[in-house]
Amino acid sequence: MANLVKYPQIQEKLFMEIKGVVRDGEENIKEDDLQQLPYLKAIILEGLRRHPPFHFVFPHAVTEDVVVGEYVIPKEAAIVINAAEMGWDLKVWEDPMSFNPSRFLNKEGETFDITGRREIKMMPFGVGRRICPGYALSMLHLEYFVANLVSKFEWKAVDGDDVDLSEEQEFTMVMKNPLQAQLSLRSK
Ligand code: HEM
Repeated sequence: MANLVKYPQIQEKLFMEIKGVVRDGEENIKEDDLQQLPYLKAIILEGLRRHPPFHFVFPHAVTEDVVVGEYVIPKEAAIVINAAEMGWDLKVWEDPMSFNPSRFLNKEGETFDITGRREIKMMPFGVGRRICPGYALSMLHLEYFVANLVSKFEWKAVDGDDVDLSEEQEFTMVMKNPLQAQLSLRSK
């Protein structure tokens, strides 16, 4: 939501997408409607890439020595993967520190595979056998809440506030300076 306040043009583009899908008189955006909102999904993915709630996945270990490229992973050593840095890798992502949801819209309409089964370019939920079992539920809730919050309210920065996206480590990463926004009800 902070990025949607910071970049009103992204919020407006999302609102237009929602308006094109939600039928007149429909009170809430429904789960079925979400399938028709690719820009919404792109915004959620870009949020998870740029600001993953967990910078590190849980420690993992191998049961026997394994060679990965030029590295030996010794048996039973605790390996902690910095998943956040993976999503900011200059070799993989263009201008990785900017918030640009359009990077997730591809011309073929293919959706990005968050589970990493095709390729691993970021891993906010981990990947493989120990992937977060709540990933699908989380994606659904994120899409559902953001869609409804933007469809009902216009979110604006408080006058003169540039929206500081600095992070701070608590149980998950959180905003160092919590978001302050002015909400106005959108006319029906
Ligand atoms: C945006 C929300 C969430 C994010 C970013 C997230 C992220 C993660 C990550 C990075 C891991 C570690 C994966 C690994 O070590 O390879 C994990 C594990 C786990 N998550 Fe989530 N999670 C989220 C929501 C949830 C929800 C809603 C649930 C439960 C309904 C959940 C349940 C779990 C459990 C049980 C594990 C441990 C899985 C295992 O070790 O086999 N998570 N999550």
